[in-house]
Amino acid sequence: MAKSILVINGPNLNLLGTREPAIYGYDTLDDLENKVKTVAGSLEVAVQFFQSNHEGAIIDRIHVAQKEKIEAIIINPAALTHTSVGLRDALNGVSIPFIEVHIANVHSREEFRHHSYLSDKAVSVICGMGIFGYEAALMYAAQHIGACRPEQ
Ligand SMILES: O=C(O)[C@@H]1C=C(O)[C@@H](O)[C@H](O)C1
Repeated sequence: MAKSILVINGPNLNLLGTREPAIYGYDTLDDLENKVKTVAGSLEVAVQFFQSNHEGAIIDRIHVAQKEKIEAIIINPAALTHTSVGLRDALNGVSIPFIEVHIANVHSREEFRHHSYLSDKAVSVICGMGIFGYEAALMYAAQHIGACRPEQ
């Protein structure tokens, strides 16, 4: 059975494509998910998606992931990156490795976006690569959980 990876997108990422496209691009959330699905197919991993504008819903989804035997999480916490101890505690509370992804380079933006409550616990942090960051994260996550051999 294919190893399963969960992709979580946080608040306002449902607006991708129209929300500040100069920063976040013109691809929609559907476009992003379709690109990730294509990569997943080549890696023989099963990928699930979840997007919510609500911190508690994301926390609940992480709890359920543990029961579902999800083997890795790729998360763009969006604004919750910079605010949420609860999200940090949820990720620390399950034994699922996670990769933190940001579409924009948060370190070149407002000061308040330079801090993440999650990064020190992440396997990897990818930012500033646009939606390619999700594809890179999926490839790395698949390797990390042994779903594919490390690139030669
Ligand atoms: O670049 C991103 O994907 C992140 C997305 C958001 O919505 C912001 O609140 C973060 O600060 C950055």
